[in-house]
Amino acid sequence: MDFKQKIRVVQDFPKEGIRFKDITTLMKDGEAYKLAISNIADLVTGLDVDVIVGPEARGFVIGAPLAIHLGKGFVPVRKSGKLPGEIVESAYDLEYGKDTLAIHKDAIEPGQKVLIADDLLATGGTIATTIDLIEKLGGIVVGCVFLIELTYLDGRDKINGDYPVHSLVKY
Ligand SMILES: O=P(O)(O)OC[C@H]1O[C@H](OP(=O)(O)OP(=O)(O)O)[C@H](O)[C@@H]1O
Ligand SMILES: Nc1ncnc2[nH]cnc12
Repeated sequence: MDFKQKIRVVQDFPKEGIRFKDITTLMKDGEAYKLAISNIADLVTGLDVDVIVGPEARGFVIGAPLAIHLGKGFVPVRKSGKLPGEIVESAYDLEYGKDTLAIHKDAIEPGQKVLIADDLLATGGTIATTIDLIEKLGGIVVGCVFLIELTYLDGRDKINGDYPVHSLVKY
């Protein structure tokens, strides 16, 4: 399937100069959504994973179905002020702004092998912060997987580990 045909590109959203990759047009098509999750799962075949972590909000719509597909648990990384338990948090920059991400302190056991899933890799701020939070808890990142990668923003350069980084659709 040509997933690019299913992803709507919106010029100048949410700011001038940004070409926003809107995945709602892919997700509303059940066949395309299911195939995207299955193809993302194929990208991480053979990886030894205990748990999937996904950052709010679009990381949930990729990470949670991927976790079910792989028979693994799912841990949310959320924006500031959303998680009710004890947290660790970290501020970061992204393509069109700034934000703070948090994770429950008891969400990951030291030594657990973590696969991070998100809809999109742009500047890499979100993924770098998510990696930082997981590592603060003693988790071991074993891979990162994205539906979309904006290769021209070089987000991969912010990922320093020697684990695999995969994306299904590249712009
Ligand atoms: O590589 P980066 O430059 O960090 O950008 C990528 C992130 O930006 C988007 O999330 P956003 O923060 O817009 O939040 P949302 O998922 O709640 O829409 C997207 O879902 C990624 O998580
Ligand atoms: N260009 C873009 N489209 C959709 N989500 C994004 N997150 C960061 N940059 C983005």
